[in-house]
Amino acid sequence: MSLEPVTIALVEDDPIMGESLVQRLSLEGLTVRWWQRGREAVSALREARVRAVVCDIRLPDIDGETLFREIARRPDAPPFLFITGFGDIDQAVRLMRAGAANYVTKPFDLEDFLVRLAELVRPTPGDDTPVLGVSQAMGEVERLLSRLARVAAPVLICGETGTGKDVAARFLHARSEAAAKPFVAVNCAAIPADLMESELFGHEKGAFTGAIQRHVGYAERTAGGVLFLDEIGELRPELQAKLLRLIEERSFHRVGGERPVAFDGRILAATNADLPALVEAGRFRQDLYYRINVVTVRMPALRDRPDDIPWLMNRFFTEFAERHETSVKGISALTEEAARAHAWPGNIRELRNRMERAMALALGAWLMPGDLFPDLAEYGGPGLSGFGSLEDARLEAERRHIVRALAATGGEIAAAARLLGIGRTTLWEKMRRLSIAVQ
Ligand SMILES: Nc1ncnc2c1ncn2[C@@H]1O[C@H](COP(=O)(O)OP(=O)(O)OP(=O)(O)O)[C@@H](O)[C@H]1O
Repeated sequence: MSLEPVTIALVEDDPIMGESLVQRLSLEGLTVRWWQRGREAVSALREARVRAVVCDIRLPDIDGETLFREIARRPDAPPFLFITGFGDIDQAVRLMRAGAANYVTKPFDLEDFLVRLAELVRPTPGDDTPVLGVSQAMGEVERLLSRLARVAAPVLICGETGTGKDVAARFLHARSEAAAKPFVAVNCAAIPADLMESELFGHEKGAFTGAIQRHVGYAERTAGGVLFLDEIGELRPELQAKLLRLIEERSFHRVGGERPVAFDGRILAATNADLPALVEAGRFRQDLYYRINVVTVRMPALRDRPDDIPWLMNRFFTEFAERHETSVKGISALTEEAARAHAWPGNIRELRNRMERAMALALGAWLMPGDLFPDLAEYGGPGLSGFGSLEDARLEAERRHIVRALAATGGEIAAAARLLGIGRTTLWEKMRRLSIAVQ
């Protein structure tokens, strides 16, 4: 759960429900303004600035729909999350069409409600600001990145390939005071070694054959923004020394340049390599490692945060439905289940690619497991060759449940064991057998 300290409005006439929601939302760090009558809420909301409105559809005076239509006329109207009764679903659907953000049906699961609300209250300083995920693990990463956005220390973002390190760096930049300044991304693995120095630091006219005019490098183009060094483990030793100097002296030399040029910017670096091992092997300078690694942000692998999988699938579904002509109306529950069970070695990049291919090629109205995993026999349609045994299914379900319990308790083994109703030793043993990493 990743709720920022913001104010939300609650319009709920039932005192018990209202009080328990206020209590729980306050525990999540939100400030809640609560009204029991619709009219009072309408007049207060003309003045009050709230990030979202949680509103019961049935109220004693005006109903939630009237309230919504009053407020929604405002250009900066907050999003609405409706609480509906079972019989009000038609009305809720009508409201969604009219622009309400979401609804939950009573009785609802509080955690699910909080996830939906978190989606609405996340700060969105710009349309292109990525929001990283709805799992507890990503909520923590987002909170850490938002805090780091306010300080100037170098940050090292670690994680397997495709976990969203680049997206995380852009998120931090977008949340920082330098958001309007450049975000200059340099992939240290993609630029040929002999060009890297002049790409990074620029060169003077005549510095080498072919240098017909001065070239301004990435460091100089950063101009008060962020210099993002992706795959930093790939940087050649002599450039590691020059980067260290840039960080320590806040200046650098263009290739062939006599005078130092001041560096104005913040360094963010990312790696999927084991940098301490590279340091140990003498391939990465220890002093540079300490300089760039003032704070480390670890991007969890997608398989360790299964709650993000359906959420990301929906995002990609919307993105590709807009881009490609498709007859697909939605994602089937079976597909979601298969996606949760997949190990995602390529993480979010793999999920995105699979969704794009599936959306382009699917023939039916619903995205089926075989559309998402045409290459994997076990999801390949009606064939039985890859049909897993009941024991495999049980182990997989057990694995997912344990991973979820660990995510819910922030990796606390004892608390997760309590949640699961087993002893700590049993949990350890199961984690070892099911290859679940300690978080
Ligand atoms: N939270 C997210 N929401 C939507 N798309 C995302 C998210 N995180 C990552 N992606 C997408 O997944 C792909 C991989 O992300 P990204 O390039 O940030 O990963 P990375 O960890 O930097 O990968 P690499 O180690 O290969 O450099 C990109 O297409 C990116 O847009």
